[in-house]
Amino acid sequence: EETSKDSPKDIIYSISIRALSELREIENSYMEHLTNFASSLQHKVDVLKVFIDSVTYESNGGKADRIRYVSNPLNFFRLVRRTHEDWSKLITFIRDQKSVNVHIEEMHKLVNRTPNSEDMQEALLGMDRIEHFYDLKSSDMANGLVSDQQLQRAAQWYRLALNAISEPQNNIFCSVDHLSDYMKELSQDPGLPLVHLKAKPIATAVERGCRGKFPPGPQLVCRYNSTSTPFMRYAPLKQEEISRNPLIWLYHDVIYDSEIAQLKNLTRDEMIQGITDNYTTPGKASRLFHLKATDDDGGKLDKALVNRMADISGLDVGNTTSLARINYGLGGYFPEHSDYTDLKMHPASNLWYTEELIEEGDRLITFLFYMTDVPVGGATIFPEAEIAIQPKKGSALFWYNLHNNCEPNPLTRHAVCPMTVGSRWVLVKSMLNYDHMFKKPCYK
Ligand SMILES: O=C(O)CCC(=O)C(=O)O
Ligand SMILES: [Fe+2]
Repeated sequence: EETSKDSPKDIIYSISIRALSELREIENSYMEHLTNFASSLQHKVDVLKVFIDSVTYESNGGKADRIRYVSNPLNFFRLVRRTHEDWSKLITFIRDQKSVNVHIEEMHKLVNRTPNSEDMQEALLGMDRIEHFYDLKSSDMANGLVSDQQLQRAAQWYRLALNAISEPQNNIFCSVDHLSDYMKELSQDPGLPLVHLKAKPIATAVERGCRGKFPPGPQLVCRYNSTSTPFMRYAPLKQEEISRNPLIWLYHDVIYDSEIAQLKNLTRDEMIQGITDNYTTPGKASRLFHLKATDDDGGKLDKALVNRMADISGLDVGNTTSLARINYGLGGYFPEHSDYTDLKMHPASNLWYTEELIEEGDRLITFLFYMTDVPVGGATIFPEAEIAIQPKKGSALFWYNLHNNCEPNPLTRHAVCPMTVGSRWVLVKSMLNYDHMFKKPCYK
């Protein structure tokens, strides 16, 4: 994917949980100022009330009443003091807005950091994606990977989000035949099923995978690998062969909680927006997630992780330690793509990494470390190979993108299912071909 550095003004919050948590922080701050603003106003009102209560006055008092009032020496003195001193002081007090203006200004600053309309659009599309990917309206909800209850909740957010906008400005309404009926439905009890939607198109392979409808794979044995490299002999790893073609392995407990905590310790500012590129996912570029990529001079932890990948795979990982840490948002997904670029097919490609690929060979291997559990949604899907992997904290997936003869293997095309609950963090590294020319084991 391509990346771009976004300025604070055009942050898209919806595409990562990290950014959304920043938005929540902004809201907390706004609420604090609003609360203080309200209590400052309340204080003013309280002071005015005390003054008002201290003055007994008759709204319809006649001339005789007024004379009676000022004939009392105490009243006479109070009247003079009030009108001479208190009135102008009160006006000064009322006019002095410093204590409330501070809060208004702060709230103004926060308004500049709120989501723009594209972000709102992104959030709605995310909700729409959750609904159609998981086929939320159907009663025969996939039971395996997809939990009915949690997805129902997602559908309710979706309805609430749609309900919040009165005017349909969104292309997601294109699927709606009876718009006004549909809008009416939106205001009803979220427990009622929605009926005014067009007949659903036939599910794509990715959608079927995301709904847990891929056939179960062969019962492959999970075993400890203590042979592939010297490292494995003293630190055997639980490994699972997921598939032979494409060759995919899953390893368990390969990244420690302390390492994960360190890797996820990023502010939104340190992360950039990941965007689809025209090569792997043709069409309009879409925003995917927020990521932090570290390059060659990655720190100690990066080096340790890359060495671990070398130990796991038995491959020379080269000198580069470039790693990407990725955080997805709700409804966020990664459309089907390949990690290889297939330069033969796209010789004129002007992607920034083309030169590297020509020199170093295409992306041979992808390593994917899961840094969070994702119990529902958010699976990594290989639609052509009909494989779905549910992220499990500490696990790593490892696959070959190329055949032995270095030709791209289209069965490795993959996607990430829309996120429905929680925060999804992964660590990704691709390894280029030429680094491994002499070490790559023959697997055919
Ligand atoms: O997040 C995932 O499961 C896959 C990420 C991916 O496909 C990529 O970064 O190329
Ligand atoms: Fe990928």
